[in-house]
Amino acid sequence: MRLTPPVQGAFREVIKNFTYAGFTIPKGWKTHWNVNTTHRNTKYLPDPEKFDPSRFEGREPEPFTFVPFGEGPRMCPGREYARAQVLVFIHNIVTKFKWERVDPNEKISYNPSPIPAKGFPICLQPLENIY
Ligand code: HEM
Repeated sequence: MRLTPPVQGAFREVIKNFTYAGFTIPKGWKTHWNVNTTHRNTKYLPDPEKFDPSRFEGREPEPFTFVPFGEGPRMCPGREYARAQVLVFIHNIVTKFKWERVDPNEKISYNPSPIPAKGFPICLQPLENIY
């Protein structure tokens, strides 16, 4: 969700003039906020390319720094449903199966959402049959 977010961002219409990084952004313009670049902000996420789930242990990310579901009033209304589905899926696959990636070096392609280039083939063996 941080390093390969399924949704790349969204657009917002500017409702009043503002200045950002020395640029004046006029009212009426469309702006794009981007999940990927937000998730690689070294100010809040040191060593951003490193997969390190423990970076969030015992502390919440700063507001608006971890935004796979957006943030604010238009935040994804399906987020808790999506999180529950992912949790149930991961729980079952790691507790009931031994699993291995067929190609550990499989690349991600973007079109525009990220998707494993070969469809993420895996070998599954039910744990009850091998132990
Ligand atoms: C991993 C799964 C999902 C991800 C990463 C995701 C991500 C996002 C993101 C980034 C936005 C834009 C938020 C913004 O503009 O601030 C969004 C909006 C939205 N999502 Fe999701 N979403 C997911 C699953 C779902 C599901 C399961 C549903 C419905 C059951 C859903 C329904 C919506 C709707 C209706 C919006 C538009 C909200 C609005 O504009 O007010 N999403 N989602």
